[in-house]
Order: sequence, then structure tokens, then C-alpha cells
Amino acid sequence: MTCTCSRLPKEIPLRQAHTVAQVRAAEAALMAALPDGTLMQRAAAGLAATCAGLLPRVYGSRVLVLAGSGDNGGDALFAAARLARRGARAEALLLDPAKAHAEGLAALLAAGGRVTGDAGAFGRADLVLDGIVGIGGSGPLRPAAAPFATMARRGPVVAVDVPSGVDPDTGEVSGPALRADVTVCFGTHKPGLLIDPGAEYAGVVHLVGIGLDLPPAPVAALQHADVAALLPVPGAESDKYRRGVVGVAAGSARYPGAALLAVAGALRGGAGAVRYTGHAAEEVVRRHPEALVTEAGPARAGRVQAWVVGPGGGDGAEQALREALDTDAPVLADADALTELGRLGPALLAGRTAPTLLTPHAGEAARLLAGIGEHTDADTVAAHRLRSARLLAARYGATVLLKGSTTVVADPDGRARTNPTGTGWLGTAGSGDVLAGLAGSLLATGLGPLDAASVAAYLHGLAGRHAAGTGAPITALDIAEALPSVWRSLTG
Ligand SMILES: NC(=O)C1=CN([C@@H]2O[C@H](COP(=O)(O)OP(=O)(O)OC[C@H]3O[C@@H](n4cnc5c(N)ncnc54)[C@H](O)[C@@H]3O)[C@@H](O)[C@H]2O)[C@@H](O)CC1
Ligand SMILES: Nc1ncnc2c1ncn2[C@@H]1O[C@H](COP(=O)(O)OP(=O)(O)O)[C@@H](O)[C@H]1O
Ligand SMILES: [K+]
Repeated sequence: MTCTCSRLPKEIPLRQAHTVAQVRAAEAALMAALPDGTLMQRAAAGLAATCAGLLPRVYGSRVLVLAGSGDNGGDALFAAARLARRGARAEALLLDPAKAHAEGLAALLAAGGRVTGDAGAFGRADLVLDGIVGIGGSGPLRPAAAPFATMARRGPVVAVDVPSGVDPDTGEVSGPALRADVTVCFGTHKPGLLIDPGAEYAGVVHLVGIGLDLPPAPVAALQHADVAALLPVPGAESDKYRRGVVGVAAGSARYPGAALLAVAGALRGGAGAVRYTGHAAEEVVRRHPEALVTEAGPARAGRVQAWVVGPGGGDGAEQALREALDTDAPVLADADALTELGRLGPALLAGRTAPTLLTPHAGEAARLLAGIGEHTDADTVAAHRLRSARLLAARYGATVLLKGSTTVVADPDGRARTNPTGTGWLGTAGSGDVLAGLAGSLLATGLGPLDAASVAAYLHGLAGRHAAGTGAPITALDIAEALPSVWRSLTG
């Protein structure tokens, strides 16, 4: 029996991210119950402590605050005041002097800090605090701050709550933005800190609790312990059928390699057996003697607990997809099966009772979007990852794993996960085929599609890192072969 719910234990802390609207609501509720300024002091104290840890010594260090006109600037000014009281030479560059945060500025001046109008202070500072804009920001840096985006720096830039110029809710960057070495965020992560391109601008993210009472997070990133808790482990009564059988309909005369790679991933994803159907049966069994092979197609291949359809599928992809979708098993559609689905549109999935998981890269996602009348291209999808994945999930009624620099998984119920383990070394031919087999195998063990997809992305990313070691090109098969040691690192 396949469970579509999440098996994630409630007590395990995911890395959670909340929207600006949720943070604002939680802040308002808490502020109403606390003396004025308490939250800002909590934020400033955490921020100052992180900055102090980044400086070889606080006394005598040059700290520059880039202060915008809102409370984000206030946090930065109060933090700089704390550092000034410990002997730092703190200066503030006010981007809109008439609207600078009055109490924060007064605190800085009282602590011995000063105001500067010299933009050259940026390049001389041992540490820069980016308090230009936080969750109140929209769009790229305005002209007064834009030059700092490309200016040479000497010390680390610490973003206050969010790197300025990054959209907090989506991670989208539509113009100049200030790249941070460290981001100190307050109360919760913001989705934009977990999703590229925003994640790349955020650097190392450090969370400072300020006591917010928040609703369930719409976006989360699984951590090591979360994944360990989700991994299917065979019990004493398990046998290969009870562990789940995953069917792989992949490969064609033209692309037999994709079949081998999808099966390689599927064999290491927790299912007890892999049933392969397609034109590469001979090659598959030669390379993977443990696979059960047939050329019959999903309709007549025998019972499985999940189907993987599409890698290297060639001309047979549409037929295989239709047959798999006609079963009552969960179906993962990848590669050529996605091209067919984009051509035929979401109607093809209507009436399914079991979950469907789609695993497009940005180009395939653009084709799926065309299937719902949204004409776009791969670059646009990559720049709007969360929005694209969510739109596809909602319109196809399927879980969508959008691959790329930050892999995003979106569920049709609105929840989303981002994967923290990715590495550019994964961008190697056939890597996606391994991922498809792996995710399908996890589906066959009974994980719901959101968990199966996010655990697969996590394992796949770690396997890529493991295979690449200190840094070396890897093959897709290397990724598959690193999976057992990655499992051991999680279960040990
Ligand atoms: N309200 C509170 O008690 C707390 C607020 N906190 C801080 O307050 C921040 C939010 O403060 P605000 O709501 O005042 O908003 P912000 O300080 O984020 O920004 C608001 C101001 O920036 C301007 N702005 C918007 N987009 C811009 C852009 N692209 N370039 C330049 N300027 C731009 C707006 O015109 C507005 O005046 C959080 O990110 C956090 O740092 C924290 O101190 C926690 C407690
Ligand atoms: N820059 C990157 N950072 C992290 N992961 C990446 C990056 N580029 C590619 N990947 C990952 O590599 C895999 C490539 O899959 P895919 O695009 O389907 O390639 P193929 O069709 O050759 O198998 C995906 O899991 C994707 O998320
Ligand atoms: K900021």
C-alpha cells in the first residue's frame, strides 16, 4: 500500500522557510505582547554576536553599515552600536539620510560611531553590514546602493535578514543585488535564502531566533536527520516484494545508456527488485544481472509498486507513459515522457488515483509549461524556480521535482522543498537518469512523492559530492555507485 502522506516525524526540525506575509503576521502578534523595540534588540544582539565571531578581534576593526530607510537598517545600526561599544570603529553610510532609522542611528552615535558619506569606506571595511533592505524590499538595488554590488571588498559582507536585491519569497534576482558571505536571518529562513539565485547571494545562512510563533512552513529543506528518518529500512519480515518492486520503462535502441543508468539508480534506492522493460533489456541484464527484464511494456510487465518512465525513451515514450499511467501505481515521468506530457497536456493525468511525480530540468519544465499555455524558455524557468515548479504542480496535479542549481520539489498541495546538497559536479550526462531511478525506487518502497523526490535529490547530491571528493569530474555511474556509502553515512 503506498502512502502519499509525509512520514516525516514532527519533532525533527527541518530547515523551515516562511513567507514575508507569515513573518509580518507573527512579528505583529509578538510585538503587541512585548515592550517596544524588544524584537529589534533581539535581532541586533544576534547579528552583533555573529559579526564579532567573523572578526579576528572587534576592538579597532572597521565596520561599515549600509543603512536603508527601514527596520532592516535599524537592525544593522543597533548591531553596529553594540560592536562600537566593544571598540569597533563603526561608520554608517545612510542611503536616504532623511529617512534613516532614528533610534538605531542615535544608538550608534552614542556608542562612538559616526556617519560617513564616503563610498570608499566600503572597500576599506573589515566587515560590511548590509542593512539596505530586508523583507520590505522589492526589486533590485536602487541607484544609490547599486554600485556596491560590484565594488571590491576587503572584509566579509554580512546581510541583515536577506541580501538586499534578492526577493525574500522566491530567491529571484532581477538586477543588482549585494552578494553576502554570511546572512543572519531572524525568526525563520525566508524561501529566497534557500533557492538559487538568491541562495548563492546569501552565502552561509545563520538563523537567530527572536521568539516568533510561526505556522507550518510552506518551504523547507530536509536536513541530514530528516533524511535519515525517512530512509526505508527493511524489517525482519521483509522480502524483495514487501520492500517494493520498481518498474523502469526506459532506454531505446538509440539511447540504451539511459536504461542502464536509471536501473543503476533504482537498484540503490531501497526497492527490493527492479523490473526493467524496454529495448535495452539485453544490455541491462548484462550490466545488472539482478534486474528482471521483459520487453512487454508497463501494461504487461507484471506488478510493480511504482513506475519510472522516460529516460532515453525515444519513440516508445508515449506508449510507455500511457501504459504506466493506466496502472494504479505511482508513476515518475522523466525526460522523453515529459516531452510527451507537455505535448498532450495535463488532461493525460486526469483521473489518476495514484501519485504522479514529474522530474524536469529547466528545458523540460518549459515544455510542460507550454502544455498549459505558458510559453517560456529554460533560462526564464531557472530564474523563477519556485514559481515554475509550483505552477506545474498545481496545473498538472502532480508533484514536480525541478532539477538544477537548486533542485526544488513542489507538491500540488502547495508545500515545497529545496535541496541543500546539490553541487555543480552533478551536471554530467546521465546524472538525471540515475536520479529518476533512485526517486522511483523510493516511491516503490512506499514513500509519498514529496518525500521520495526530496530524499532522492538529497541522496543524489551527496553522492555527487562524495564521488567528486575534493573536486574532480564524475560520471553518472560514479554517482550511482556512491549511493550505498551515502546511505551508510546517514544510517550509521
Ligand atoms: N518589525 C520588527 O520589530 C522587526 C523587524 N526586523 C527587521 O525589519 C526588516 C523589515 O523592515 P521594514 O518593514 O521596515 O522594511 P525594510 O527595512 O526591509 O525596507 C523598507 C524600505 O526600503 C525601501 N525599499 C524597498 N525596496 C528597496 C530596494 N530594492 N532598494 C532600496 N530600498 C528599497 C522601501 O521604500 C522602504 O522604505 C526585516 O527584514 C528585519 O531586518 C527585525 O528587527 C525583527 C523585528
Ligand atoms: N549547477 C548545478 N548544481 C547542482 N545540481 C546540478 C547542477 N547542474 C545540474 N545539476 C543536477 O544534475 C542532474 C542533471 O540531470 P539532467 O539535466 O536530467 O541531465 P541528464 O539528462 O544528462 O541526465 C540533476 O539532478 C540536476 O539537479
Ligand atoms: K539586507
